[in-house]
Amino acid sequence: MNRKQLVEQIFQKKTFLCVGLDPDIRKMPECVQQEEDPIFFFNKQIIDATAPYCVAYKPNLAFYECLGVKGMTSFERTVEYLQKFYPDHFIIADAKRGDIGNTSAMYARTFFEEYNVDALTVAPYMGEDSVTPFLEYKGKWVVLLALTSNKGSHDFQLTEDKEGERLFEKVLKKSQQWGNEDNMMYVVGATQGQMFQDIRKVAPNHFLLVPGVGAQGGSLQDVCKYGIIKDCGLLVNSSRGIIYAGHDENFAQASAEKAKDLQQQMEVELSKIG
Ligand SMILES: O=c1ccn([C@@H]2O[C@H](COP(=O)(O)O)[C@@H](O)[C@H]2O)c(=O)[nH]1
Repeated sequence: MNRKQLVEQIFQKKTFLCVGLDPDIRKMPECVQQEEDPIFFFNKQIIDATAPYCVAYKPNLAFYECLGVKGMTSFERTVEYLQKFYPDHFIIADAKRGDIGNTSAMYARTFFEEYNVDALTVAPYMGEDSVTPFLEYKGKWVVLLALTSNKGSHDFQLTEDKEGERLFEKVLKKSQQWGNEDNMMYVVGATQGQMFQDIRKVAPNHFLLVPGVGAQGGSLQDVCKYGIIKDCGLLVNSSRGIIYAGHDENFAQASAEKAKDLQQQMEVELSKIG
């Protein structure tokens, strides 16, 4: 999916919500745990219930890989289900890959050829040759970690060099020599609040994938105040806050209500940019 198509979806559906598909069997209602493929069953109900309120889904690979082949089968079935029944929804594989070029090329093949998702999260730490193999796929997106939502983001990302430039700013600047606004997004945590102002100074037009609303306590309004741009430029993710909203057989309905609540707040924010 290209930028124009993504932006069209956002303004048509009045939402820039990304639902995180981070299924943990231990947190699912009992009725789901008895299913043959509980993860796929759970995801399918969540997707059917939340699809009207979001434009993207972000399965995080950790929640599938931890179950070995069975988990990866659930991941594959989830992606295929989305592609078949919700082809207008953007799919981000949150796998945070990146290695020497030769190996990154294989990761790119996995996610962009085998699974054919729209976007993949990539860690910038190993530099240019670890990122560019992902950028060779037309119509696909690299979502580069810039300023993450966790406390540990302070350990490296916020450290300054002698000129006062912070590491996340260096990542934003340097990576713009490799990719562009049509094939590269950045991860910026919703918990970073006012920092979105600084991000926008260096990346004024790039889309940002923003996790951290919901369970991590980030504010959607702050993200929008400092981060929204004329074509929105934001995909705001919530995982646990949506998918574990309910605890019984009506869990999907509870998720839909949470997603709808975020959608309505996003509609207000979108109306401000006309
Ligand atoms: O900086 C980051 C980068 C990635 N994530 C991922 O997003 C979701 C957030 O889940 P919640 O349940 O809504 O907190 C999860 O998959 C993280 O691994 C992030 O949170 N922060």
